[in-house]
Amino acid sequence: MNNKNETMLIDFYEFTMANGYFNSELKDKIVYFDLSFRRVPDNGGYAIFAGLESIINYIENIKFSQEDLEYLKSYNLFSDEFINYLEDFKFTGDIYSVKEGTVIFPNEPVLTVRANIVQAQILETFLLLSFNHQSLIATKASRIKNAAKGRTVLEMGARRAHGISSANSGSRAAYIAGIDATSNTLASCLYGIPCSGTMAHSWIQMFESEEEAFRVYAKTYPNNTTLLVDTYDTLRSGIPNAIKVIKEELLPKGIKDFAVRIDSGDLTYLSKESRKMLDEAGLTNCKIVVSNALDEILIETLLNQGAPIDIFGVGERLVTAKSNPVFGGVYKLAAIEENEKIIPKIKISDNPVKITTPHFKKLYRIYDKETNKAKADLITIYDEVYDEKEPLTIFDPVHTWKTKTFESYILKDLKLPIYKNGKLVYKLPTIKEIREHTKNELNHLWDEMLRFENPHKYYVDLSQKLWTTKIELLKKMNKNSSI
Ligand SMILES: Nc1ncnc2c1ncn2[C@@H]1O[C@H](COP(=O)(O)OP(=O)(O)OP(=O)(O)O)[C@@H](O)[C@H]1O
Ligand SMILES: O=P(O)(O)OC[C@H]1O[C@H](OP(=O)(O)OP(=O)(O)O)[C@H](O)[C@@H]1O
Ligand SMILES: O=C(O)c1cccnc1
Repeated sequence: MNNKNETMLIDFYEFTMANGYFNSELKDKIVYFDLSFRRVPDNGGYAIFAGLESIINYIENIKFSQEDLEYLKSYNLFSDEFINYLEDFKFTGDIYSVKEGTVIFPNEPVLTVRANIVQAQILETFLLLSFNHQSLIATKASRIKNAAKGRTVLEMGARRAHGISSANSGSRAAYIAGIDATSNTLASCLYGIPCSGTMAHSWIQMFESEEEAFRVYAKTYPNNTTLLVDTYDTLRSGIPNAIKVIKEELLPKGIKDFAVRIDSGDLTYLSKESRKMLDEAGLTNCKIVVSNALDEILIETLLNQGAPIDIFGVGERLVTAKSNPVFGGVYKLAAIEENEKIIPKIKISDNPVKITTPHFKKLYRIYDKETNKAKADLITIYDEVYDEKEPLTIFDPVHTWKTKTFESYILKDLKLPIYKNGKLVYKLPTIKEIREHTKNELNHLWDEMLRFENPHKYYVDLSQKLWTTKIELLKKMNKNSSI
């Protein structure tokens, strides 16, 4: 089982449903499924879309092996024809998606699959798992990077990640969102993320003295010296020894780039005192790295306390998204095709947030032409046409009397074609391009949306035509269910 590819990472009910459709007249029915999420983690103001590259890799490499097929057969649930179909399975549908690194909001169709029902169902699990995990980590990482206010942030979470793929794709998602480097060498070599690191307490413990440990390290890696100063006593031993070794081993070589790392205790107090001692010793360019179960709230707190920190090392709370470890992405049927017409479908729920928005839809972002800031998102039916020269009025889908009119705006269609008739038509961006895209996306947001406490609410509205379709379908379903 060790070298198994990921094709079978599919919830079993997808197979039972797919087999059921395959053996019925619904076999070739074309459907539309939307990927969306319901709530921004940590009550934040925005989320970052990630996971598209993994989704594409999965689709490109889907291959049910003979072993997989035998395994499925052993359940005696699936027809031979269905098993034969899986043997030659190939995705033949269309996919539209926002780019990786795009800022997204709840209830938007960020990715849409148009395919026959069998294929659309088979993709569900992997799409959701990639989207949910990677968007969760990218969103958390973006908050952490924002809290650091331009300072460097290193991701060091591999050892506490929830498994191998979470460590790797977590490092990638964090980098996309703006984290500067990872300690995970595999993620670095897989994805081209800068790799970085300091030293562990064990290095210090291995030598007769802390000073000797520092000295050997500085001699071995003169151009990459970060000394861990909290093994015995940060201010009485760690910092004085670091000053001595830096002065004796690095300054004579003309080296100006070095740092100390503090990994325990009151990081504000210790960084302030360390800064004073380093400056008094003339080492004003010595950077201070801190780590120890940090997250965006602690980083903000430390900086608000005036802690003179240059670099943050962040592990467990980032890779596990500890404060809110569920993204809540869903994959919902939005329409079917009948006689080449698109028929919208809705899912009703007692919980209003779980009522879906029907139809094959487009997702637009409205930018203010003067400020270049994103003002609202507009979800429309796929064939609605807008003229940016005409004023655009949007309204709150719940409190419909609340309207807003834009006179001078730019409308951007956020979803691109990724697959057309099963063919990949999208050129995958490099990880650096994705990271740049995320940075650019955040520049379009108002600062008020980035704050952690009660961030400004961003509007995601429905076009008049889509809103009417939704309400009519709701009324129809209500009427039908009360008969
Ligand atoms: N000035 C500060 N303000 C707010 N939180 C801080 C401050 N200094 C440190 N912290 C955080 O408080 C927590 C301290 O955790 P804890 O008491 O377990 O660590 P410690 O005892 O200092 O170190 P160790 O990891 O060796 O146990 C960490 O999450 C740390 O980042
Ligand atoms: O706290 P995180 O955000 O996950 O950052 C990574 C932590 O990993 C290392 O600790 P280690 O595994 O050696 O254990 P420690 O907590 O006892 O230092 C490092 O010294 C950091 O403390
Ligand atoms: O390089 C480091 O300092 C590091 C790496 C992993 C975990 N903690 C620290």
